[in-house]
Amino acid sequence: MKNLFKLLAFSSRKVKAQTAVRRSDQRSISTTFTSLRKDQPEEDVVLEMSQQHSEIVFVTGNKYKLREFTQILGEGFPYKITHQGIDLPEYQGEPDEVSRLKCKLAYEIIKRPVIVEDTCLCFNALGGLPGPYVKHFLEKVGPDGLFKMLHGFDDHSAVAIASIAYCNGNVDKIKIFQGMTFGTIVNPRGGQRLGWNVWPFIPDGCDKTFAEMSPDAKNEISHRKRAVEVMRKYFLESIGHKSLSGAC
Ligand SMILES: O=c1nc[nH]c2c1ncn2[C@H]1C[C@H](O)[C@@H](COP(=O)(O)OP(=O)(O)OP(=O)(O)O)O1
Ligand SMILES: [Mg+2]
Repeated sequence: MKNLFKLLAFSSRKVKAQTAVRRSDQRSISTTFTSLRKDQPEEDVVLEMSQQHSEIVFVTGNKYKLREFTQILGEGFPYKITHQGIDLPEYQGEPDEVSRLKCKLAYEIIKRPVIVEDTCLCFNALGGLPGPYVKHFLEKVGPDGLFKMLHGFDDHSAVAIASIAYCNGNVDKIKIFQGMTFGTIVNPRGGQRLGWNVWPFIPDGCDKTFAEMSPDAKNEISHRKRAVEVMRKYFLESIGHKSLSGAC
């Protein structure tokens, strides 16, 4: 109950902020470093890692999430991304805190640089719920039940949040990269692609749910795309700085 109050407190803060903006197959993606920027700020965390490691392990128990993440990342990311399929606990808390807790545990298990991602679907009429608990809600009531939860509310607006967390060894310095996509909760449509993309959610400016879009179209506008781009910028800028340091 205490945690629920904590969530609700978070949710109302989040909604206020939003009105202002709104397992176990091992896989690896070989990537090639393509761009260096020499005018970027120092990022100690990445520098430490890049001197010791060339690999980051993406920890997720969801193969669809892994596939989408790797499609978005594409070529040109400066580190090799490998995968460990571990079903991390579904923690309670604010989106970034949930992601941070997942990342801390993933690092304690893997003991190498790790990335995790936690995904939320927040209904504004419900003060941000189901938020990080969307997985449980989907399992219990399905996409149709999610839609019906808004029966009686005029406001069907929602925001999808992807929170990527990265740890290179210091669990007190976990980096968070967040991406949001605003949209509307609708009657479910577009089928259910093997349990993925079942959210009854249409992004703003679109007339299709994620289920009705091609993977490429979704990856242009999704919360995950936006979070990955924040993450990519961080690593490229950090390596750009390393390149400059190394040249001197
Ligand atoms: O882009 C998406 N489009 C539609 N549905 C999505 C998306 N991204 C996550 N989802 C679903 C999967 C899970 O039911 C819940 C998030 O829960 P979340 O804990 O982040 O994922 P998960 O437990 O499946 O995998 P993980 O091992 O990485 O925690 O929303
Ligand atoms: Mg999960």
